Amino acid sequence: MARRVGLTGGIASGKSTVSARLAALGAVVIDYDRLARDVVEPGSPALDLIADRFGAGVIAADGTLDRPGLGAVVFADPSALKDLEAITHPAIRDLAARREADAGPDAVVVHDNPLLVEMGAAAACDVVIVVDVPEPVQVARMVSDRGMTEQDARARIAAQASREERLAAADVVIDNTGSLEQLSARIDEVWKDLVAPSAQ
Ligand SMILES: CC(C)(COP(=O)(O)OP(=O)(O)OC[C@H]1O[C@@H](n2cnc3c(N)ncnc32)[C@H](O)[C@@H]1O)[C@@H](O)C(=O)NCCC(=O)NCCS
Ligand SMILES: Nc1ncnc2c1ncn2[C@@H]1O[C@H](COP(=O)(O)OP(=O)(O)OP(=O)(O)O)[C@@H](O)[C@H]1O
Repeated sequence: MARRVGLTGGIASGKSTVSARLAALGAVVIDYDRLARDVVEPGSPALDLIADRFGAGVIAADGTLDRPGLGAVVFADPSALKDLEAITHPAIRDLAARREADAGPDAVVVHDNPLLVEMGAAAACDVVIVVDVPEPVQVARMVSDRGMTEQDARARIAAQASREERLAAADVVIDNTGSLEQLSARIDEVWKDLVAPSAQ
């Protein structure tokens, strides 16, 4: 059976940077933010349910989801976010299971999921990797690299598990407060252990 690796971390902690390097090293990466986009493509049942729950105003003129518009609603209102998750998460889970099955028995499959802990998926992983940075670093990267306001950045952080909750689920912690070069070297080290687990 494929080795199932959960990769998580708070928003802007560096998960995508880590998963891109793991993919280059040979992992099959399942990107949950990508799946969350795939399940709301025009014509999907999830998009219809979102329009029913949040109104036609969250559908753009070209029929796609108005992501910034819906984000502004759900990250300001925990019950709205719960409703959105109740629509999208079952479809995301199904798609992830299919992608994992497609990967084949010898693959190292990395579930790159910002909500691994929140979705209760950590226990089903062989290894859980947490990319860890303190909150001020998350905020600084969201503001400087993505042009978010500090308020929006903090709202997203507040919608996620705490740093402590994530660290409690970790088998491996990747500290990403250093340089990109240091991060890359640390990922190479983690990868060696993933492909030779008996050496851990
Ligand atoms: C609200 C939406 C439309 C906003 O879209 P937007 O393009 O602005 O953000 P994007 O999807 O690229 O997510 C960026 C980051 O926001 C954070 N985030 C996204 N969804 C959630 C959530 N439900 N709870 C907490 N944080 C979240 C994650 O850190 C993610 O990496 C979108 O995030 C969404 O549909 N979320 C619900 C689906 C979901 O839970 N996705 C997360 C992976 S399972
Ligand atoms: N060690 C680092 N030093 C400086 N910048 C970094 C470092 N690691 C990542 N970054 C930058 O921080 C930003 C967030 O990284 P990345 O997109 O990998 O995070 P993420 O956890 O995948 O975010 P999200 O939760 O939104 O998907 C990116 O612009 C990335 O280039």
